Amino acid sequence: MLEIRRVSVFYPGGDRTDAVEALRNIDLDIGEGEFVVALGASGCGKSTLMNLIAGFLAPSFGQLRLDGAPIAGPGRDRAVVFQKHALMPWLNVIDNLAFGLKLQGVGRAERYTVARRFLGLLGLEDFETSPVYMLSGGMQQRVGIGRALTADPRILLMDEPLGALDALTRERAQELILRIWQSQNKSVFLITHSVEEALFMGTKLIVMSPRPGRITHRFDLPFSRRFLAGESAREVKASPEFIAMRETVLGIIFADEEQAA
Ligand SMILES: Nc1ncnc2c1ncn2[C@@H]1O[C@H](COP(=O)(O)OP(=O)(O)OP(=O)(O)O)[C@@H](O)[C@H]1O
Repeated sequence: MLEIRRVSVFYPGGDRTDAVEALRNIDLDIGEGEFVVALGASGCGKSTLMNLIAGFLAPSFGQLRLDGAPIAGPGRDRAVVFQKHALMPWLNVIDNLAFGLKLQGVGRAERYTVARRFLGLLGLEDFETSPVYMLSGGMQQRVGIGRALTADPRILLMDEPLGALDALTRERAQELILRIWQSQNKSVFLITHSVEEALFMGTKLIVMSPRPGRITHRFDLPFSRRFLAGESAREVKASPEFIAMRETVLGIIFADEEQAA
């Protein structure tokens, strides 16, 4: 579905600095219904890669194609969720969920019908008319994810969406995102700094290294499917396979950070 071929990105340097090679020779496929997670030391180009997929940025070299067509800019087929959700604090939950549809010119009745479908999925059915500034951070982030989904994108792009949440809320939100992913059959590209989150959520993991940003390791992951098949999140995360994989990936990332230090 999404094909990234030999993509490099250079950011122009200042008067006294050379251009920054933010990404070098990236090849990546994101298939239908796949959950791809990017992990790596700070500055390895994760956000640059996401901005390319979103169409906010054009590659210096190489190509990105979605269903065979070159990505030429942002589009409704790709929705982005940031850590700092861009909600309208004065609007209530249902109006925030329906906001993107309003911008697209969808009529009031239809946008509320679509938005209500997501309330239950997000566990927000009792908060339809609550202003979002009154909700907890975790609930606000759920509204942000719901708003991205109402536009029915092919790919959901998430840059550290759970980074600001406390540990328990974050675990609950991981589970919720996996359930949404399963029920909506979306493709997902997620950036995180948490190795545990990456392993738990992805079907495919890419580990990136800085200077220049590149993909150094790729893993296929079974853990989210085990969770969705009925194992508890704790059972999955405490299993020997999970712990072994966590140590492998941590080893790779620590080696990168030591090299950088
Ligand atoms: N607009 C820009 N102009 C110049 N250099 C940039 C720009 N944006 C990013 N960079 C540089 O490109 C490299 C990759 O940055 P990017 O933000 O994509 O990495 P990241 O992996 O997302 O980092 P982090 O985990 O800290 O968010 C870094 O060296 C960064 O300093």
